[in-house]
Amino acid sequence: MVKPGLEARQAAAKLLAAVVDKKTPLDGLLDPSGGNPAFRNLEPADQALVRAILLSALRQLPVIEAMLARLVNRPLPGGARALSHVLTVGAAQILYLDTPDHAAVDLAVEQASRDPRNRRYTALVNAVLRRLIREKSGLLPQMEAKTVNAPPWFYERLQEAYGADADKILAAQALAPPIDITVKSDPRGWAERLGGIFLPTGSVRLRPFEGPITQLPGFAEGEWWVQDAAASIPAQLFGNLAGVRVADLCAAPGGKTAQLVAAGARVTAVDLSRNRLRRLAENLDRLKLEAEIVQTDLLKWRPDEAFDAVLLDAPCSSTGTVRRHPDIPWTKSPADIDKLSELQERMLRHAVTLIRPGGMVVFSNCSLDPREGENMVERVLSSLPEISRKPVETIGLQGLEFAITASGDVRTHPAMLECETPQLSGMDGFFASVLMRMG
Ligand SMILES: C[S@@+](CC[C@H](N)C(=O)[O-])C[C@H]1O[C@@H](n2cnc3c(N)ncnc32)[C@H](O)[C@@H]1O
Repeated sequence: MVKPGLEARQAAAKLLAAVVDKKTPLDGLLDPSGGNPAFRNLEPADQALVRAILLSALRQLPVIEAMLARLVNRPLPGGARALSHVLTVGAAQILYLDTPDHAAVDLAVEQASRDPRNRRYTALVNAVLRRLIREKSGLLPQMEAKTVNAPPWFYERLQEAYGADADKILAAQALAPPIDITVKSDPRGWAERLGGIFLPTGSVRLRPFEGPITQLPGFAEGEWWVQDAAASIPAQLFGNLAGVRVADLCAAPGGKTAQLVAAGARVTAVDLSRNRLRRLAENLDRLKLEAEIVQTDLLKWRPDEAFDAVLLDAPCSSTGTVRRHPDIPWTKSPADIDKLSELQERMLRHAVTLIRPGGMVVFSNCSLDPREGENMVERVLSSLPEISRKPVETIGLQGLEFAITASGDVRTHPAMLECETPQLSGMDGFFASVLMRMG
């Protein structure tokens, strides 16, 4: 007979190993249909628990590891990764979740005793986690204060780009983000109706709510969609879109397509991924918005007629979304960033060929790394005399001037946009630049 809750802990340790040791993205592992069978085969309540354990463990991994290192009398034997994951899963519950302490310890001990790699360490697991329970209140603040809560490459890149703000960004990333929605119209009215906060991007920030988001007023009627406040900025940079022909080049799942259509543009939504385009079509359907949909590799796409405007929300390292995807610092690397930056440059060089003279391209992505944003755009601009930057003067409503850079691009990061509490503050890291073809 398997102890209730054991399979969830086993799945959590297994998936943690896949993320940290094999650099497998968490989203794929947790996919309801194509995800890892250890997760897929669990009951919904256990799946929710595994997700919560993994999000906490990955958000706080260096802090948890520092705590455990302090409590283990001798360093763990080299190569004892399986043991380390069992301890991390136990510690994440004891430190950050409301699992009863004794259940977290009992299940970690049981888990160790059933795994031939860990069987001989059951006494150690028991002793370390019990010590953690006794000492956590004194030790946690100490360790939080002196641990850099990210892998070294990630912190170095943040320091290089953001200086002293690097630490604020790490602190913001350790919190689960609030949910923002973009509404078709009347954001102030919807903020009131949903008890949310009206943001300067024109988005509504939801306060914590019970039950599924699909049950909130306005969802079924297609009045709004989930979109981080920062992600709503790029599509707003075109200005008046009534009747304008726009190609949305990396469109799926369609958050920005919906904004463009709702603003009155005639949109062609292009994406390489058939599955993601299916989601885009479903999303537009629910929102009662229409766009032409083209499934192709944008690098090979040569439409007959030039567009008035192009949005290129390019694939990127997504390092601006670590609040939601805390696996990213553990699964991505500087080499990935270099590769993505090259791809983005090729995409941008192609995108600017698709607009008419006087037309506009907005390039954006959710990376925090200037190699995928500021630096790449400078490189393209310096080699294409017919393309120039149109400096951004205002974003959305008043109150977002802090996000406009000296060169006139948009740069946001998770330590920006302070609201009532740290839990209700922050926004994704985004970069956006507006370029024009000379008329
Ligand atoms: C950051 S996501 C876009 C998010 C979308 N703009 C939104 O707001 O919902 C990047 C998209 O680029 C697409 N993509 C990647 N390479 C592509 C290519 N060569 N041609 C077209 N689309 C591509 C991916 O399938 C993915 O959907």
